[in-house]
Amino acid sequence: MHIIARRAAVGFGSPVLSSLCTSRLTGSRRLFTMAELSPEQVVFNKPKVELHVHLDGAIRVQTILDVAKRRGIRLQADTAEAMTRNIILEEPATLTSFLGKFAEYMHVVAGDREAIKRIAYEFVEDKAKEGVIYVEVRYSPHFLANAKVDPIPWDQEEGDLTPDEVVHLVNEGLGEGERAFNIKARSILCCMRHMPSWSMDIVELCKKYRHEGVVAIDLAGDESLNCEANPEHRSAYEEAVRSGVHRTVHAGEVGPASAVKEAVEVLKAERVGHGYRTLEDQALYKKLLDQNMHFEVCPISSKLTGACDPDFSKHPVVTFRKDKANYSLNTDDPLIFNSNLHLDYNMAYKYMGFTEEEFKRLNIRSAESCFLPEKEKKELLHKLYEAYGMIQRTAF
Ligand SMILES: O=c1[nH]cnc2c1ncn2[C@H]1C[C@H](O)[C@@H](CO)O1
Repeated sequence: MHIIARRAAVGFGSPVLSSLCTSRLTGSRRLFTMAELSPEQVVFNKPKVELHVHLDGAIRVQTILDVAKRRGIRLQADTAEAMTRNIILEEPATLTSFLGKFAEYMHVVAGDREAIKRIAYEFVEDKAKEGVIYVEVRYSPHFLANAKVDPIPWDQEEGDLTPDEVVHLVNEGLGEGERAFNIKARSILCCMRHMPSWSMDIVELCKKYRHEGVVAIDLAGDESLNCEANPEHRSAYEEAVRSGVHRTVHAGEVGPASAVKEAVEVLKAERVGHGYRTLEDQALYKKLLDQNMHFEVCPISSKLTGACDPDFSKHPVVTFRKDKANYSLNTDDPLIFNSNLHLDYNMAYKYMGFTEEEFKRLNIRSAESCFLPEKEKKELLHKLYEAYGMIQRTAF
């Protein structure tokens, strides 16, 4: 049996089926940890590329519980189900309230070397189970550190784990995961909108670790509070351009189209994280279509953060698809949305009329837009063409 098919069969043969994805969409209160789908609900069981997923939004609930126990950290919830209930968003909320969810658990893993390496390793395993063959995972090294970070996040005591060492540990965990699960994983380091003083560190870490798996810089955080890039973010992105570090920016998720314009024109973003509100400025949208700009679309995320209309048939990706735009489908923060990549594809299939052909096309666009060096990108594309039964260089 093909390896991807075999993994899916193992991962989705569970008697606990259909889970929260169904409950969230139908209104039922049934709750399971980490949504799983039955084989019939897996609508694109072929190799996939994922470009927008946060490591700290993709931790296993059980890992949080295990680490808390080992470290003697008391949690309000001590079972996976109770912890899941505390962490996940079940109904559409706001980006600000969604971001508040990280405080439920980040103090458990931050500052802990073993935990950080473990979450990176397990992340790769989870992606392999979803049929992802190439993933770019992002995180803020400062949010996982407890030394050389000001302020020290999550009310931690000062320790000796620096952002620099966090990157090293994540690289190790991802590397071990790659070897164990036979997929490719690279990382993107996030500047945070509300912490401009961290941004120069980020670009320097991108440069330092560019040959150990770090492929790009990102700007994440609450665009609804602050959608114009601070001069320190701008300096970091200027340095990224100067030193050849790839760039993506969260923009137009809840912020206006002008934030997307700034991301592309000032910060020189090569891809846009979300970018839904680009559609509010048709001239900008047309320009970005002409430039073949890549939009990192996260369907379930955009519903639960309140970024988009909860009616998926009105989702901006429906327009992106009609216009043959360059975009990917991504999970964003599967822990908090209690989702997985199959579920995002399922929503696109079920509520937006996506077809197998479109899933293939968007994955090829994703591979073309990834931040791998050209040679590795070609190899990735070749794998997809083969898996999709396509002759190489087929034009879409
Ligand atoms: O969807 C998002 N929009 C903006 N910021 C986000 C989103 N998901 C996660 N983040 C933030 C919270 C994480 O701690 C941080 C780094 O991964 O990025």
